[in-house]
Amino acid sequence: MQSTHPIEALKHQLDTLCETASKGFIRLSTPCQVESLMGWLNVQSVYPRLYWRARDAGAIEYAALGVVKAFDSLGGLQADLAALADIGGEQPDYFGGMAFDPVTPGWQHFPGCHFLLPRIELRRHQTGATLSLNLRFDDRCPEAEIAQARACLAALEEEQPLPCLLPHVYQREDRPSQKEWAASVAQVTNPDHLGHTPKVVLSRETCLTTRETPNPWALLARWQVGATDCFHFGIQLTPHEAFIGCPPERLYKREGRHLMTEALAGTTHRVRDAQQDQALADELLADKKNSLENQCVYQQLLTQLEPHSSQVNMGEAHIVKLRSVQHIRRLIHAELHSDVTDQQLLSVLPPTPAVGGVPRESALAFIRQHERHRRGWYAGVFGSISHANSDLSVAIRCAHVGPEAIRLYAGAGIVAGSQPDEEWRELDTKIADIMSLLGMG
Ligand SMILES: C=C(O[C@H]1C=CC=C(C(=O)O)[C@@H]1O)C(=O)O
Ligand SMILES: [Mg+2]
Repeated sequence: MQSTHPIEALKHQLDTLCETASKGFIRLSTPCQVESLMGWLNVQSVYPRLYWRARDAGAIEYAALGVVKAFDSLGGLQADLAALADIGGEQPDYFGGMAFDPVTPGWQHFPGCHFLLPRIELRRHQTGATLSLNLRFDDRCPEAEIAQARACLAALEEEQPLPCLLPHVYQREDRPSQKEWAASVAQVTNPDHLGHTPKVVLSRETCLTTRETPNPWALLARWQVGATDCFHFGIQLTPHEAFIGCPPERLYKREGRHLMTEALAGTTHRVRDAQQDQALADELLADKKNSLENQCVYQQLLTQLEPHSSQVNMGEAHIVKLRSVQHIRRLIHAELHSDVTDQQLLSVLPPTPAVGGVPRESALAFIRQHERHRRGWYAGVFGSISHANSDLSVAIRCAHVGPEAIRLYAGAGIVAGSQPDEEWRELDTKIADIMSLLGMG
């Protein structure tokens, strides 16, 4: 016997729901079969289209479509979380992100802050996949809400294989150029500057121009295969541009009142030979300049968490090995005070000195004054927020895919002892994975 088609199953649930139209948030769900969540996303005509998978082994994979409600401010999001929690019952997940500098976000079509409660969610967990339809009855006309949900279901397309990544010819332009970079590094490492601003994370935009850019979902699907121990995200707010990435860094994860964060900073490359690779890792851990980069991050995190939490604990420095780079990491755990919200955490923690600097304001002032490219959502925040749990990445190792250009972003923490050429090479190792996927490795 053939089981009911998932879309039919959801339509049927929606029909029966009409009679008993409920209050608050409702999630209708049905099991389904899916090969590739990105293959499914790529054929849909509904926007926004969003993909999210957290870093932990066995993390749920999410593909989300359309909007039940969207928020361009953390205050609005927090108020909505609180309103639904007061009503009770099942609580939704909100997905989205924030720019590096939310006051001047810098990219057209990307607000300073944007989180959304999607209309449709496709999730894959360890035991299978679920298709869900989200509805709200607390702040809107039930008939209109049901009609919109029905229209969105009717627009759903069947999954199709992702297109192949075809080779393209790209023209590369780095902003800043290596010469301009060296001048900025010299300014930041000038003893007078270091005296008041010990760390500034400078960044580079690598613009790859071509006649037609590759499909962003096909690119992300390939990228994520080599990016184990990383978060994976993609968002298309509008049809002709996408922001995708595989960041290794967690801003924070909150499970109830328990908070996990980390200092990930300090970098070296990787080599094939296991012994030499280990020697590089040992050198990295012992290196003064790289340790200082990491220290700036954890000291600021500890200071910022102090007024909001108790039992703040930090683990030992250790090495995280990724495909092309290795980093120093320290994990931090804390118990949040009972009234601390995601809104507060997101107002206090980013940008961490892994992407900004110390002290924050003077590092940001240097970046605003000297960087000519716009960071937009690079080095911002991307992830999921719900009443019970939140998990947010620092949006590095990412690409903006437009119709005629891919823009890759990389930054490096500049501290005492930073050498311009070494830091420039560090930028190249940080974009090595995506460059090799584009045939530019
Ligand atoms: C800012 C980036 O990396 C940060 C995270 C890890 C290591 C870093 C470093 O060693 O400089 C950076 O602080 C980036 O990849 O764009
Ligand atoms: Mg570094």
